[in-house]
Amino acid sequence: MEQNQMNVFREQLSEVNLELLALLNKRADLVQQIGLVKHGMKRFDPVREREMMDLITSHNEGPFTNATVEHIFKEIFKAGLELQEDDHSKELLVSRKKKPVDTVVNINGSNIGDGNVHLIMGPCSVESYQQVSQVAESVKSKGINLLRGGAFKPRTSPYDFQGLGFEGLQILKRVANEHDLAVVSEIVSPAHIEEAIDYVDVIQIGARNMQNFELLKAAGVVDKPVLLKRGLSATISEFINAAEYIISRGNGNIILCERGIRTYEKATRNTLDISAVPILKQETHLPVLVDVTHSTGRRDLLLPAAKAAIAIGADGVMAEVHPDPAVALSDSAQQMDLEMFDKFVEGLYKFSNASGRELR
Ligand SMILES: C=C(O[C@@H]1C=C(C(=O)O)C=C[C@H]1O)C(=O)O
Repeated sequence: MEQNQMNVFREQLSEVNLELLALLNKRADLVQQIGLVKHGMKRFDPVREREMMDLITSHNEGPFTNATVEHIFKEIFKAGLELQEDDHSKELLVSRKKKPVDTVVNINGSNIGDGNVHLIMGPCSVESYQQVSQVAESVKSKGINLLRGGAFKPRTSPYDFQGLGFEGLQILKRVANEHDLAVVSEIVSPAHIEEAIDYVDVIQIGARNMQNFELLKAAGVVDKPVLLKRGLSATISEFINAAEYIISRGNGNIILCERGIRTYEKATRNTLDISAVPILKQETHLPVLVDVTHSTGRRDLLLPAAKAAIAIGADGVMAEVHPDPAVALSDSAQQMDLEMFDKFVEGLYKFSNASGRELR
């Protein structure tokens, strides 16, 4: 008899569960509608949540206490807000939901995002014609087409080498022309973008400028690929939104670059957030590179980190090479010399081929 009674209650409970489910989803539909109307407005509205909560608790007749009811509804509000955030992220122009096919960025014939592994190599800073030329020769001899080099250097200390500026860009262009290479170089000021596009094939926006919104907007209105590096302490969502600034102005030729994030770990310069690569590739349609030099800050880790990048699906790897790192004007501890560079590319070549991807 008692067993029968329990079964009856349980059946009723199951029905109530389904009613609750239907009501929760009815609520979710309404929350989504509100989310659509909220376009451009802040989605989290604590005042509205407080009003709803007060109305709910004022009608509470138990047996649940107000504290329990508040706890349950807070979770429901939270889930509603997440739904709105989720819908919003799908609306982003960089999002995979908006454009399911991969964006392939063409840099003078090198197609970043085409499934092969592309290397961007060169010195940290442009120091002289000789120095860049020596590296460029080695880069080209390996069939690599993309040369990096810093002319504008945002350094932590104002007393450190700040780069050669436009003179550095001129050196890069001259060397690139001589060796048929494409130039990737960082630009730090919106005012320099127009002039710099005559010298560079890719505008790099560095980690320290990832949220320099005026620079992002300026890079968004020119017809030049942009390599956007993740900020030192930027979340993946902030990184994606930084790319959205560029694409929202019209320039969709964006390459994302994971370069390590700041954590408590001191064994490496930064912590390479390797899982950011597949997340960025799932969430966006943009190609993703890994900068193994700045993420690790250690020569001995460049090859293993680059292999990890390839294994996890990165579209390319960026690393620094200097003819004589010991006397480099910046980042001397982490740049490869030319001999090490040979071994690095050799190692990557084998690894890449074994995983069925061509190294370019
Ligand atoms: C639904 C809204 O958006 C958000 C989600 C809420 C919810 O799920 O209850 C409440 C307030 C906002 O934080 C709204 O503003 O009304």
